[in-house]
Formats: sequence, C-alpha cells, structure tokens
Amino acid sequence: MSRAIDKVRHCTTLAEVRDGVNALDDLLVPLLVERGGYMTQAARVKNDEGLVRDEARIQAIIDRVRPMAEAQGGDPDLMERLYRAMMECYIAYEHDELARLRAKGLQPKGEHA
Ligand SMILES: C=C(O[C@@H]1C=C(C(=O)O)C=C[C@H]1O)C(=O)O
Repeated sequence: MSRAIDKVRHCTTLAEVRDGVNALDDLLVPLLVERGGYMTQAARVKNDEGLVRDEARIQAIIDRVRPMAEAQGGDPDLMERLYRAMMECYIAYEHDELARLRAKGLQPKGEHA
C-alpha cells in the first residue's frame, strides 16, 4: 500500500517545501469548502441550535480518523488535534448557517405556519 507519508518529497530549499505545501493546499481547500457545504445541510436538517454540537459524533469521527492517519504514516495525536480544531470551526459555521437560514425564513421545529 502506498502511504501518504511516502509521497513527501525530500526538499533542500524552503521554496521546494512551500511548493509542496501549496500543491496540497490546492487539493485541501476545495475539499474543506465541500465539507463546509455539509454543515449547511446539517444546519437545515437539524433545525435546532441544541443539536448542532454532537459530542458522540465528534468522538466517532476522532475514533475513525486516528487509525486512518496511522495507516498513512501520520501522527494520530496530531490528526486528533487538527480534527478537533477543525470541527470547532465547522460547529461555529453550522451555528452561523442555521442563523442565516432562519433569517431567510426557515421556521424553528414545531412552529410551522
Ligand atoms: C455536521 C455535524 O455537526 C457538527 C459538526 C461536525 C463535523 O465537523 O463533522 C461533527 C459533529 C457536530 O457537532 C454533525 O452532527 O454531523
């Protein structure tokens, strides 16, 4: 199996390092935008501020990504820290999206006209 860590090119200059990082950011940013799109979907489907943060789901994601990181030759502790920080950002975004959808007319659950 080819692991992500084995794809890292040996660099002798900072410019090479930054080229490598930029190339990966070109892949990551569209994926993060797409992931954010599911926060908008979650906000609409949950339609309840109290359901936005789901600790069980957060832990399930951590339990899934730690072994994935290890299998790719990465550090599971680093991956957990990244995911916890990222999910905090997405939870804040999901709250913002729910507020935006409500301002656009989404009725709170149980208050249909
Ligand atoms: C998208 C959800 O809402 C929140 C955002 C999560 C995420 O960034 O993956 C995970 C858990 C939730 O607190 C969800 O509940 O699945």
